Amino acid sequence: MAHAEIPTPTTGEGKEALAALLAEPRRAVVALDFDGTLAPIVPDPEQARAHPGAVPALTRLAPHVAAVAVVTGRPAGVAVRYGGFAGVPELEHLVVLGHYGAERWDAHSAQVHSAGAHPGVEAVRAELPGFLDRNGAWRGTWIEDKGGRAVAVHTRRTEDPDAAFEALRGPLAELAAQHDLMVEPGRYVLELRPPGVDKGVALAAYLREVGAGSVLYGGDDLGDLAAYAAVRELREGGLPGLLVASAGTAESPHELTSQADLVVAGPEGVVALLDALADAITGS
Ligand SMILES: O=P(O)(O)OC[C@H]1O[C@H](O[C@H]2O[C@H](CO)[C@@H](O)[C@H](O)[C@H]2O)[C@H](O)[C@@H](O)[C@@H]1O
Repeated sequence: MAHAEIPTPTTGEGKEALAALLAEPRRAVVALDFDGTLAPIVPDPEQARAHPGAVPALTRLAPHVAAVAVVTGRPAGVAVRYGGFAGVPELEHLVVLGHYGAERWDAHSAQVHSAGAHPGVEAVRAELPGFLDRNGAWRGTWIEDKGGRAVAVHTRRTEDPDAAFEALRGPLAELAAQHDLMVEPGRYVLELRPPGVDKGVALAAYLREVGAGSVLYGGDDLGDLAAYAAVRELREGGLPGLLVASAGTAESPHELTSQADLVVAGPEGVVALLDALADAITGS
């Protein structure tokens, strides 16, 4: 059977990083966002599931690289469930860094370690329904209860998701500030969460922990920019890093795609890339 071709990165740094990954895969870390990268975007966040090819592709790749990690805004346990990541023999070293790094799930222990609930989040959860009514939230605006570490307000299912999103940006920023929280904007979602950790901090710490010799990071949204920045900084220090954007729709943020070394067509493209890497590494 013919090998799938690995798409060529468009930047020099990306080409170097891909070469480094392929030259020494056992030193490479593959880190991927969940929603929009491993899982197709769907209207109802509770219905999001990993692309059917995601776990098979990761299981092909994982035994040949230093580590595979999922870095997500989701609570770690939710990403594990929606991803189907638990109890997969070849993924026994998988790590899921959830809540933008405030939580961690390790496949070998199947335990989640969390920074614990934040009082500001608890207060906002209670206040939010009335707050949205008073601030003219569009019909269809939906609150995602993410436990004690974040609460998310989604506008995708309103009649005009962009207008509904913009109308809530300012009011939610004020509400967040009153409770010592920050607003993390995403694809038709505004999340209120504690500051102090982001995907960049989480990824950099994990790469140090495993002694990465190179990294591939794939993401699709604004929350991934911190991880991109961390990889760029590590590149300056000599660690080869390949920045992949899962994109291809009008809502893919330009801030992200313009910084990527390689843009692929959504989760389908991410899975094809992982499969092509596995083919190249294993020679299969
Ligand atoms: O860091 P991620 O893994 O990308 O998670 C970010 C947020 O993703 C989810 O929302 C997004 O996906 C939904 C399902 O496809 C979609 O309906 C929504 O419009 C997107 O913003 C999730 O609901 C959030 O909790 C995550 O933090």
